[in-house]
Amino acid sequence: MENVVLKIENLSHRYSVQWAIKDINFEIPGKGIFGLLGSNGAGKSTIMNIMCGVLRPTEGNVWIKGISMTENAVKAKRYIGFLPQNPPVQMELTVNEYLSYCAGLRDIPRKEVQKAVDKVMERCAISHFKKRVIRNLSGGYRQRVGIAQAIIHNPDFVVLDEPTNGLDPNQILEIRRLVKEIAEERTVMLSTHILSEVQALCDDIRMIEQGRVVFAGTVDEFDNYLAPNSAIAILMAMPTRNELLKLPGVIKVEELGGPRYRLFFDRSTDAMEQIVETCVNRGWRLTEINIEKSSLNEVFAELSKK
Ligand SMILES: Nc1ncnc2c1ncn2[C@@H]1O[C@H](COP(=O)(O)OP(=O)(O)OP(=O)(O)O)[C@@H](O)[C@H]1O
Repeated sequence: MENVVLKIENLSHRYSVQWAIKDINFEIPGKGIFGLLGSNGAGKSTIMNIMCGVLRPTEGNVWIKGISMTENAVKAKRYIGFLPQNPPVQMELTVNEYLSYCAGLRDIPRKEVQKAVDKVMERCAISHFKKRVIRNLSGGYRQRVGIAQAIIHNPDFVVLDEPTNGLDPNQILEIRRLVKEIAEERTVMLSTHILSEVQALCDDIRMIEQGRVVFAGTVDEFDNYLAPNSAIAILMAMPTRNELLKLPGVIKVEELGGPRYRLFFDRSTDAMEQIVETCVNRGWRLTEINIEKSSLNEVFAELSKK
């Protein structure tokens, strides 16, 4: 089990009466970027706070590289770096002072602190701001400092709770690039409610809704989760809308101009084959038909209803 970076078993938590998360189970076997996806209030931060030993679960257990977070938190935490949703930066300290303080908290021997700080500042491209007070940094650079404190002790596993939240588009791209670089050397888990973030960064996803896992798999599997339910057809004979509505399984027709039509069909049937066959039989001169894939947003919306 030491090779398994993270194992979560039967994890449940309630802050008061209602369960915030219920019976969560999953494992992260090795390197890569893992996404914890879910809408606001789904339970992502609760899971991450428990994983990182900031919150004690009501039920269940978490192991980091085989070490139980509930029984041996100090040892388990050595393998983890955590950027919580509100980065724990000290606004009045300079970047160098703050990271030196974090290095101390992480038990880095005093004479090695400056070397570790210099290395992590270089890694996160903040060396030129080492003497700048954190309050005077932009949101993107403050986030870099937050990421720097999470990796200063060179952990195997880095947990980032909504790392691009509140950043402008350029800062988002820069932080994503940094996250990718960090993941070259270690396992990264990040939470987000932004689908494009998952697509841009993650290899594997767990989607949480109302405290439960509603999807586990790769981004491609997520993308293919819903069977297609529309196709664009080019019918040179230009049949009428009413004629097309009589096609087997077709429930809606959009006329896109000239011979182009969007046909919506019932997901539960294998309507496509029958549509093609009928179009050909009726002599509508079907020259092209392309199935439209469901967008990630549709998948997200569908899974959120689960
Ligand atoms: N300290 C707390 N006390 C009481 N309830 C809480 C507390 N923290 C979170 N909750 C509740 O637990 C549920 C899960 O919240 P959590 O913050 O884990 O979700 P999230 O997916 O991280 O959402 P967001 O993206 O909005 O941060 C929500 O219903 C939330 O209101």
